[in-house]
Amino acid sequence: MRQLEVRFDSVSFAFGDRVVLDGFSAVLHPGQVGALVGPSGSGKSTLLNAVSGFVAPSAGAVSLRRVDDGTVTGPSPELVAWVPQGANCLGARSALDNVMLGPLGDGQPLPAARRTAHDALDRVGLADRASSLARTLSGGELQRVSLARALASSKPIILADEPTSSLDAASTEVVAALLHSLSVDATVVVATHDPLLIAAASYAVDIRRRSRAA
Ligand SMILES: Nc1ncnc2c1ncn2[C@@H]1O[C@H](COP(=O)(O)OP(=O)(O)OP(=O)(O)O)[C@@H](O)[C@H]1O
Repeated sequence: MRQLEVRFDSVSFAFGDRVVLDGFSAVLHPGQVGALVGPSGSGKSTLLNAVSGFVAPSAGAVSLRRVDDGTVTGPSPELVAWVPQGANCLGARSALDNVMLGPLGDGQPLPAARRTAHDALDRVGLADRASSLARTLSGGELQRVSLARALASSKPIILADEPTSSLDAASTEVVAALLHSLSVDATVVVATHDPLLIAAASYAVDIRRRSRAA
């Protein structure tokens, strides 16, 4: 698996007459869980979107550097798996179906996608709930389904936006441990306010409120 280092070099983002993250620089490391930390509206989700290539900086650059050979590329949704806020599962489909969306989206044929999804559910401790409808799972279990989907999609970058916002301390610990296990093969980045998740991260990047009128 290619390991990618994510670099923000003096990035700024202009939204109308507002500039967010004015000249922000940081490096996010493969093999670790990085936490983007900052107050509401400081730009955490904007940075995740920029890593996916969904939003481009108005100044500065976002780049991905392969650790093995130093090749540098730009952001791309092809390289990223998302763990969205609130898990975002299809309630009327099984846990397995929800996880299969990851490998199917990557172009795996159905039988292979099913095997990959089973393995991922096993890894997050939900093998016995594979056929349960997502709407019957708890918030913590749904978040684990969402993590399994990211795991099953085998992307080198995993982005999680507030993955523990609705979870209790015990479920947060489970999610933090799973994020660390995912980081063995990926660059894992979480945007979070959660002190427990920040404490469990390998490192934290503090995004102070640095916006100005354009
Ligand atoms: N597409 C957009 N159009 C206009 N403004 C935007 C857009 N995306 C982000 N912003 C603005 O940029 C700022 C940063 O937003 P962002 O969602 O990145 O913050 P955040 O740190 O993730 O906040 P929260 O913790 O509340 O989720 C906000 O003021 C937001 O309104």
